[in-house]
Amino acid sequence: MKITVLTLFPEMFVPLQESILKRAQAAGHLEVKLVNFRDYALSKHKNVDDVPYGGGAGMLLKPEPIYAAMRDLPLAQRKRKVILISPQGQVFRQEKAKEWSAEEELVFICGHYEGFDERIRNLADEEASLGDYVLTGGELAAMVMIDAVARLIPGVLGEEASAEEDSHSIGLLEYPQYTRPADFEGHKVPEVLLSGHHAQIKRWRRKESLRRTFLRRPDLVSNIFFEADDYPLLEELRLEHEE
Ligand SMILES: NC(=O)c1ccc(NCc2cccc(O)c2)nc1
Repeated sequence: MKITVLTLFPEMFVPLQESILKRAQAAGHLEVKLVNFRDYALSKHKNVDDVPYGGGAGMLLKPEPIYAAMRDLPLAQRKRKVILISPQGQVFRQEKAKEWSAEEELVFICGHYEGFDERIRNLADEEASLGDYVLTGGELAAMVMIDAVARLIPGVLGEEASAEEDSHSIGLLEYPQYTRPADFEGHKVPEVLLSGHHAQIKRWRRKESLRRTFLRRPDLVSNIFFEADDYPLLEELRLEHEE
């Protein structure tokens, strides 16, 4: 997959390039290209932003530099999905990461200041938000999205299985997990996990995922697809948690 990022702060992406994306890029699974659209600002002062028509506080990103940068991208040999990052976008979730991980090329447009000139939206196929909060720019949001997408690209992680089994990719919160020692300062690992009894372990994990999801994220419950085997677990949980 090729990922291009239009940004005023390409240096923000260096840590990503030097860490999680390094191996993926070396292995040829991923290519990340950074474009500083300030390089496409025509005016001698290299202006990329300007005051809003109609007044109001703050500055907006001008259309020309971003249009010029987009037009200068190599011709899209492949399908190219252009994503505008802003608080006005659809909230990014795991299913969106999954959907984008199947694309051949993604282009992220990161905005700064108080927003974009509306005509910049005509360049984008989608608009995505990391969540309902305002940042100084879209770069951190783009990095998070790139991380979530990259780890789903076959071969990037190595053990795809863990990406597949992620709780958020099945809509439930993860069950409690333990590793050695079996007894840490008197805090013991649940016996069932030491039993080697795989059916019981699977049951315990599903029940604890259900418990945790009900308790911490009741908003996710409506999306859970309940299996027949869940009903006895739900009854046990109801009894354990009845007021
Ligand atoms: N929640 C997010 O994904 C997010 C994205 C960007 C951003 N800041 C730059 C910006 C860009 C566009 C409009 C705008 O109002 C602010 N802040 C938060």
